[in-house]
Amino acid sequence: MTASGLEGVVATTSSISSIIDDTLTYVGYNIDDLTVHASFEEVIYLLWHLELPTKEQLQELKQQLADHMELPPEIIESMKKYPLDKVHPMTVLRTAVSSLGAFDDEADVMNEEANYRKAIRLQAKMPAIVAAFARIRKGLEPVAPRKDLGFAANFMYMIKGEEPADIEVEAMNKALILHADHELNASTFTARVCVATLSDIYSGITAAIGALKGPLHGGANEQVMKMLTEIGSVDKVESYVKDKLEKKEKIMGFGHRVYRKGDPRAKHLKEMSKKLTELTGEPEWYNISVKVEETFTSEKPLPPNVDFYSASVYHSLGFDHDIFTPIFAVSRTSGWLAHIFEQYANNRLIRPRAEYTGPSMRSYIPMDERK
Ligand SMILES: CC(=O)SCCNC(=O)CCNC(=O)[C@H](O)C(C)(C)COP(=O)(O)OP(=O)(O)OC[C@H]1O[C@@H](n2cnc3c(N)ncnc32)[C@H](O)[C@@H]1OP(=O)(O)O
Ligand SMILES: O=C([O-])CC(=O)C(=O)O
Repeated sequence: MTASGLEGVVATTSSISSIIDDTLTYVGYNIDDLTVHASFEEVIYLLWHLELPTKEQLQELKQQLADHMELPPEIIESMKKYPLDKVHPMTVLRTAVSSLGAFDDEADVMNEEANYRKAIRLQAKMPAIVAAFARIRKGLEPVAPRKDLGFAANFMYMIKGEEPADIEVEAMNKALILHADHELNASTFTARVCVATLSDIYSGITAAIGALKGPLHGGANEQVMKMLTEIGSVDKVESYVKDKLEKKEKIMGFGHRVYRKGDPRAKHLKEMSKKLTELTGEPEWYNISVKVEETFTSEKPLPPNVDFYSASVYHSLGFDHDIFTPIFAVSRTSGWLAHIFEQYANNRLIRPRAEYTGPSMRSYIPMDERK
């Protein structure tokens, strides 16, 4: 018996994150606690070392990340050559990460220490890539990272060129934590399949970015904002949603392969969306979202997932809509890398079987006898 979309198939063991009874934990810590108390750097440490850091360990990681954010100039120059008005930032991110491997002397050195050093460099450079391209396509020069800022603040600083307000840093930090890892989601599985051939870290993360890009996965957050923009006002929600459902189209940001009662990350993002949209004087984005949720869930019992309220959160933080998914990728890199370490540590090639449904054995037909 095949499982459509591998639904319900347990494909590996993992000690990184768990989804049990609709509760999400990172290495045993409930994300509800981590979101309130931790920094994103603490979560990176937790995912990579399977323990929370001491003060000194956290300081060391922060320092290492700050030291490696700068991009090779060749990567920046190559970004300037893309068709800037057309190319999607996820395409740029995927290509830039692959190119980074070409500038890393240790790219193909396969031992634990070298892999950890590469992980630091890659995690540090991800926000710099997203930020550099966000500026380059507007005709602006990339902004160099600042060593005195934490990860979330530096990311926003490099995008906007000005230091973000505390409340923005707090929101960004929470969003990065909430997106950091999620058991064996499609992009993480992709990363693990890739490195299980004993391919390198850059290949694994490049493959994962490709999988995250799709609108059924990380790409949904950009689609949610497109939908909210198309709807435009609360009074148009009901007819929009009902029309989509009549046409059997999906409403982005709802449904999930694993969660049944609801995605535990959504409530945090919903709360942040309310707060931030009020602060920016654009409460309509929250109000439209809530109305979409009410209308959709009264038709179908599918609660919002992580992508639904993150859209209005990122919009309120002033990000272009097509960098929502790259922001997700910056966060999820921490989880991808944790899973890559776990895969290398106990590796076996991932190679399932397919049940063949094509024609049975046939005789070869010479070219001039074919119709
Ligand atoms: C970070 C993340 O990746 S979170 C997920 C982000 N993706 C989205 O938000 C896209 C919208 N959601 C979806 O497409 C799906 O719910 C997925 C991809 C997340 C999960 O997919 P699956 O587990 O394969 O469920 P599947 O797509 O088979 O849907 C099951 C049923 O629910 C319906 N359904 C699921 N999600 C939605 C939705 N968002 N809108 C309308 N109907 C939906 C399907 O049409 C299907 O109905 P049917 O049985 O009558 O044909
Ligand atoms: O787990 C999944 O299938 C998708 C998801 O929510 C995530 O990757 O965060």
